[in-house]
Amino acid sequence: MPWLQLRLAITPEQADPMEDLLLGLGAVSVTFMDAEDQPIFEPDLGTTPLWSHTHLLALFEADVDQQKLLEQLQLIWPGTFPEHQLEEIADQDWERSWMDNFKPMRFGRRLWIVPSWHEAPEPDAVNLLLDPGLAFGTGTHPTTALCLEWLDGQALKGLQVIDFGCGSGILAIAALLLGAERVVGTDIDPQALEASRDNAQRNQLADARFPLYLPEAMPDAPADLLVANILAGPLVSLAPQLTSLVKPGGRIALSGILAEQTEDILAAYRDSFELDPVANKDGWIRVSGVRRDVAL
Ligand SMILES: C[S@@+](CC[C@H](N)C(=O)[O-])C[C@H]1O[C@@H](n2cnc3c(N)ncnc32)[C@H](O)[C@@H]1O
Repeated sequence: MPWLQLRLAITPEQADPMEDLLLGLGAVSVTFMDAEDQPIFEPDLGTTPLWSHTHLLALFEADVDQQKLLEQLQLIWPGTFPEHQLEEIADQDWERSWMDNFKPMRFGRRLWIVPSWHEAPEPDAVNLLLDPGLAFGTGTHPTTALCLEWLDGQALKGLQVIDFGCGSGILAIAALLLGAERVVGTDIDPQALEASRDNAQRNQLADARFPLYLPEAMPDAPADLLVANILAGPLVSLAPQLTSLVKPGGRIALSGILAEQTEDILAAYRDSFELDPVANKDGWIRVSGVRRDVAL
């Protein structure tokens, strides 16, 4: 049987009310995806963080009155109705099809990201069990991949780490499983902190090894290593704070940066860090380096 699929780009805060609304109007399933590397709409890359949106897929039986459905949604939804697409699709097991697209992935030499509903392909590898929920960070986005590959190449044993913009907790948990002693995680999104906590438990990590804070409540103690996968704009404006959160001789990795924004980031960090060559993946970059003892 064919189905009618409604795709919406929503903010994380809209997820729960929108899900209730769609189920109330007869959707047979509602699923969420990261707003990953293939946005369905064309966001303004200069200003719109891709990960401030979640993709929602709602499935209706094909004989639903499309016109009426949209009218009802637009009538009930408070404010401007999110951008959307309606398309007819062939039959398949939709819940599973979404999950099947998120497969175990290896980063660097040792690290696997394993969706929590999958078997670990290499039981002896470092296996990070993950269910991103509504938070950003599955490993499929090039910026997350760049950070995971960098972490895999670091000697992390016994280190104190900060994950600034932790999302699903993927980078922090990777650092812990690769040997870091403790990671302080922070995110402006309370749902990300929740997802990070859930994923830490999924990987049997004690809360004390991964304390989580909203940015305003975060301790200002510097760490041996800091990762921040947020946008170029915040990375530039937060440069003094992020620099002060890295001990002299400590390491930093920054991503969430489009290739054309490279120079802005280098300019903001090169006085305080001895920078490595920039790494590039699919138009996104990673900047990393070691904090100088004294700024130039
Ligand atoms: C691209 S996601 C990265 C998630 C995860 N660390 C990863 O690498 O996949 C960016 C995260 O940073 C958070 N964020 C954005 N701006 C922030 C800020 N100024 N302070 C703290 N977190 C921020 C967002 O809420 C989001 O969860």
